[in-house]
Formats: sequence, structure tokens, C-alpha cells
Amino acid sequence: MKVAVGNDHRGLAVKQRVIGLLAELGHEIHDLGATGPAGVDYPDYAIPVGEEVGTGKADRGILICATGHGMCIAANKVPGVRASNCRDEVDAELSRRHNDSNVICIAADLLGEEQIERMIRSWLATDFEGGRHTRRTEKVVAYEKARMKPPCD
Ligand SMILES: O=C(CO)[C@H](O)[C@H](O)[C@H](O)COP(=O)(O)O
Repeated sequence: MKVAVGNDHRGLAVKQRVIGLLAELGHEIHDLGATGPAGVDYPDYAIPVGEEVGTGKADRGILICATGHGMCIAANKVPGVRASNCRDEVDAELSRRHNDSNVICIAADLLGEEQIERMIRSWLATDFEGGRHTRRTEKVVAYEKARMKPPCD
């Protein structure tokens, strides 16, 4: 899979470990930064990653900040993005099975290394269940498309 990765200053160390895991698993990685410790703003990274996923340039996105919340809020503003701020591997699995999440947000300040690795492995390996869940995700897409339509003159 092609995975776009983004982080702010609080997520830099975790990002570097996540990239190592993705490489170990054989995935194609597009690191959109941040690459240094200087304070930055999470929307500047969440939105480009979201755009890559929403346009299909990347299959999935991984976003890392202190709590995961800012990245999740910002990424979900991008059409086609279904971002989840997950806390463990079960949470990550269900976000795939029930919500077809295509971006996972990670709280670098709140989760341990092993928990993050288990979460990412679970998230990457789990398929969307479809069935009744498709009806629900399609309603989200329908709303998104309706909101994107230009107002009638
Ligand atoms: O967690 C975050 C947003 O939800 C970001 O990592 C912010 O950096 C966090 O709010 C902390 O910001 P700070 O400037 O590093 O104190």
C-alpha cells in the first residue's frame, strides 16, 4: 500500500518509528513532514496528507501529533477522508471494519511505542466489513457531496 505520513513537532519521534515499521511491512511511504523539532501547526500537515488520501494518490494516511485530535479534526475536513483518532488495536480494527477509515491519527503523548505498533499493524491488516456499514458510510459520502455542490444561482 502507498501510505502518506504527516506529523507536527510533537509527533516527530513517533513518525520516525512508524516509517520504520511501514518499511519493514513493505509499504510505499510518502513522508510529508514535519521533519524537525521546531514548533509547527498540525493543519499544515493534516491537510496535505488528507488530500493525498482523498484524491487517491495514497491508499492510507497516518497522522501523528500530541493528542491526535487536531490532526483528526483537520484531516476530516478533506473530502474523501475518514480519519479516526485511535487509542489501541481494537479501536483501530473497528475503525477499519465498521467505518472504512483511511486515515489513522495517533496521540504521540498518550500512547506507548508497542501500543502504537500493534495499533498500526491491526489497522493496516483489517478490511472494511461492508454490509450494513456500507449504507452508513455512503450516507456520509452523500452529505459530503451535497455540501460540495455550488449553491444554485
Ligand atoms: O495535539 C495536538 C493538536 O491536537 C498538537 O500536537 C499540538 O501541538 C498540541 O496542541 C500542543 O501544542 P504545543 O504548541 O506543542 O504546546
